[in-house]
Amino acid sequence: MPNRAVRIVEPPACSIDSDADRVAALEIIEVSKRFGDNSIVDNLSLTVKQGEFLTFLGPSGCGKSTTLRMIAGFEQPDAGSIKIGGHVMTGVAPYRRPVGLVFQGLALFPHLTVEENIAFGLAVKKVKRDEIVARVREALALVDLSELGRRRIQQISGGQRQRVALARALVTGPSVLLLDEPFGALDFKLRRQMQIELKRIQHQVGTTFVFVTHDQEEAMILSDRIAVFNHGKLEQLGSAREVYENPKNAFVGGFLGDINIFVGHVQSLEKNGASLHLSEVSADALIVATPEMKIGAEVAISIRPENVRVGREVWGNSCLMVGQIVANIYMGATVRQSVVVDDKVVVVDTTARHVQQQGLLPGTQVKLAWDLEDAIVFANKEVRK
Ligand SMILES: Nc1ncnc2c1ncn2[C@@H]1O[C@H](COP(=O)(O)OP(=O)(O)OP(=O)(O)O)[C@@H](O)[C@H]1O
Repeated sequence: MPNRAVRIVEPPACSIDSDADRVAALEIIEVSKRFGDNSIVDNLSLTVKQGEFLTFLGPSGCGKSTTLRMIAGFEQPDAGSIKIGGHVMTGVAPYRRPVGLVFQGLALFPHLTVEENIAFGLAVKKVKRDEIVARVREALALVDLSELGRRRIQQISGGQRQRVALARALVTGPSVLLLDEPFGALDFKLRRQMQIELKRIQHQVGTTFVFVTHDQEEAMILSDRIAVFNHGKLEQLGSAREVYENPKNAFVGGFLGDINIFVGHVQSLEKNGASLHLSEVSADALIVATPEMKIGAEVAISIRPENVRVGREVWGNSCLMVGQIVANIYMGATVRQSVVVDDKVVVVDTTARHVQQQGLLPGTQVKLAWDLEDAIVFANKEVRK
């Protein structure tokens, strides 16, 4: 019986909350990295569970790839350690680490066939010929390329090359697959297709995937959890829903979608709520009070554009303000509206039907409102980050 490198498991494989006793697939423990005077990764700690799809998300230059390269062993941490499957990787050469790699450049051998590319790592490891044939066949089926094994790399499309790179990385049976912006060069439609394919393949093999991207939508589509990075620090770690609905600060809120931020002062505190005066827009807003909130304190709140109601008359249990529509951008089902309130531009996403029914064209005086539970409260110092 050959040692099956491409493990097939029943989907959904990722019962990540029920396996708390299992050894973590990957642990990054207080890792720091500098290049010259620049701190690139700053005291980073995180744990990736077995079978999890975790994404590093953040703007260009925030240290995502450097972290991935440290996991792969191409860079060494200045401080801290990395464990894979419970084993400390310090001093372990890249080729001895139980990881697979897929990069944007793919680095396929153009003069070899699809099969030969996939078989390459197994041949280097001196796996027996029969077993190589069986494992390559299995890997080709996994990525849906069974018919194209004999083609050369130049004779297949960009999306098919992505599949070959995936098959090649998975065929050796890595504990963790590291993917650094693999779809960066693909057009939008193919990118979407590959994202769906990648999710299917990950469910099927059950391997732990660590994926790097700066595209928030891609992160939300693919990930069990997202690690949001900024300036080499982990800002927040959670499911797409957690980080979108409860961002820890304005950076995270603004990186995953758009937000409107209003700064105000607490004018009264009641049992369950606080009243804020938002001087920029001459309006008051009710918010959920936190225990440390004091009268007079400066607080910032953030509201997603889709949570602001707009109309000639609107209702909301938290805030009401008056403004003028200055621009409408048609996005298909929704219209992104810019509404000026005093000197501030508030961004609102409205259904195209509502805009049409109410005649909410640029120049129209409107009211804006939202509900208490839609206002995310930040300590103000975090807004100015
Ligand atoms: N070998 C190196 N020597 C010096 N500086 C480096 C080196 N590698 C990366 N850097 C710098 O470290 C910072 C973080 O780079 P990194 O590639 O980790 O960022 P990233 O978050 O992956 O960004 P991107 O999405 O653009 O790839 C950048 O400012 C980069 O220029």
